[in-house]
Amino acid sequence: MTDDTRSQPTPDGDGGAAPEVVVHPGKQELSDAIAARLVTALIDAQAEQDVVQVSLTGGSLGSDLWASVAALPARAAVDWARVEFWWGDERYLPAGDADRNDVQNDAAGLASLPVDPTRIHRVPGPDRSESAEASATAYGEEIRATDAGAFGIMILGVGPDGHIASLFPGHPAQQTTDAIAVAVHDSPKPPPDRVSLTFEALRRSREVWFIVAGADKAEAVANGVADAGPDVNSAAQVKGEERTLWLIDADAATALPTD
Ligand SMILES: O=C1O[C@H](COP(=O)(O)O)[C@@H](O)[C@H](O)[C@H]1O
Repeated sequence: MTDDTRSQPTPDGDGGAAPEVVVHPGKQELSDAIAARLVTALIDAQAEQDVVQVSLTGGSLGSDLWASVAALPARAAVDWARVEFWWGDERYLPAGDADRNDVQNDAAGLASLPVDPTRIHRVPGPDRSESAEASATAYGEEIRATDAGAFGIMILGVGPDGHIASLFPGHPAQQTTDAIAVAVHDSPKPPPDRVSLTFEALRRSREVWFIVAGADKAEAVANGVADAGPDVNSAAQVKGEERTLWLIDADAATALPTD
């Protein structure tokens, strides 16, 4: 499954695990590899704990991976009723809107899995909340009420501009502290209104998996792995407590140092 492992985990001085980079030849191979890794991680985790907390991402690869999972025979070995699903961010749009991350994940294959509907935690849209602020508060309370401790696996797409979830480099929402989720307005990428987990919440993850494909994201990957500042790259601000994985395709790896 691993075609090219460019770094090994080492303790990171800033807290969190140092990045490991795994490169796959193309986007389809990457999607299939992420799916296989996820299914294996869930099977392993379920052998030791009751419910596994997984946070999902939007973006094309974030949805493609569910098509890969749905096509994987080993998916049957996962007890999907014991997986709790969250989203790292959501576009502030009504339930069912085709531009919502959860709708795109569902359409790609998530909805085909025998998941317990009460364990799918969708971010309220304008049909279920008065404002993005109210939605962020409600979503944060839902996370706190579940009292699940850290996320087991936090899956994050990365934009060409280095954003993760809906935290954009240099955007004031990046600076939110003492909160689990934040309302984001004036997002540089449409739609303008969103709800995102904060850096603090994203960091409370045992494993963080950045999933990235495409040459247009090569610089964002290089900056993320190289610990660039928050005005340049949001991904660099988040590491997993035990593991930080960059799962990328060859095009996204082109700006990384060759050593
Ligand atoms: O808007 C968003 O974009 C990012 C990345 O999307 P991509 O299509 O460039 O892969 C995604 O991770 C985030 O969840 C989403 O809301």
